[in-house]
Amino acid sequence: MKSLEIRNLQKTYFDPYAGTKVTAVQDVSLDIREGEFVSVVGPSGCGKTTILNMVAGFLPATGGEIRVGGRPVKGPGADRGVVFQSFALFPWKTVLDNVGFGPKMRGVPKAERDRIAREYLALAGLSHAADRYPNELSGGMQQRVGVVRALANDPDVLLMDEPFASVDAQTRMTLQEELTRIWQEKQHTVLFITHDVGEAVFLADRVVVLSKGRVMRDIPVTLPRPRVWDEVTEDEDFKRLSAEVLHMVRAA
Ligand SMILES: Nc1ncnc2c1ncn2[C@@H]1O[C@H](COP(=O)(O)OP(=O)(O)OP(=O)(O)O)[C@@H](O)[C@H]1O
Repeated sequence: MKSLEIRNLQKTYFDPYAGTKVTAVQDVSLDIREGEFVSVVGPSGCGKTTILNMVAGFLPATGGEIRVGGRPVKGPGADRGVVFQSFALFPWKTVLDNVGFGPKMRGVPKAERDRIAREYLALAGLSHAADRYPNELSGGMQQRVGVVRALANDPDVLLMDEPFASVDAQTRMTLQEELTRIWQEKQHTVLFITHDVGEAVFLADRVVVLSKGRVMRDIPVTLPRPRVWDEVTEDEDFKRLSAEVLHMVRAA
């Protein structure tokens, strides 16, 4: 796994409707250590998705620098895996082949990529769905397959933009628990974007609060791991931290 360094990142868009410039990211610096899980929260429009898209290499920065494992990001790359809220699984491919797609693109032979795909499906409790097609799965299962597909590429850095926002509350909790379990096993470096303060605190080693394109606070989360919701909801530190972060986001 590799570290992620973001230095004085800036992004200005041109708004063609208003005919003016919009500064989405003013000046963001953020270091994520190898194997660290960092959540980014902030009110709508504070620049979260813009930052993630620049780190993914989908969008050029107006200023500043992004480095993965010390190397400057110049565009998309296999060292970074991305999971969005809505993403398309290939409807004509089975779950196994969806998950094995990244390894296939890297030239991994069929038997080996099937082995990799089955290992990750097992980690997410999806072994039974390997031969099904996406339209035969529930929304929550499709979301899980999307996460597993990103993990199967074995990226150094995992970038997640509200990946669980569109599933029901119970499924979301299960997915959050699964993600922390898989992350503990694989130790990816993770940048996770969310609106949901409880989710941010539950998952992360640090929660970064953004306000108007700047880092407002960077808060360590020292809750013990593994984390499961039944225990975490009762935890006084979790309640205190969540309340504190919520207060900051509302004031941001
Ligand atoms: N392609 C674009 N062209 C012009 N302005 C944009 C573009 N994309 C985003 N913006 C503006 O940049 C700012 C930051 O947007 P961004 O999507 O990064 O915020 P966000 O924190 O992810 O918001 P949300 O939580 O609502 O998804 C907003 O003011 C938005 O309107």
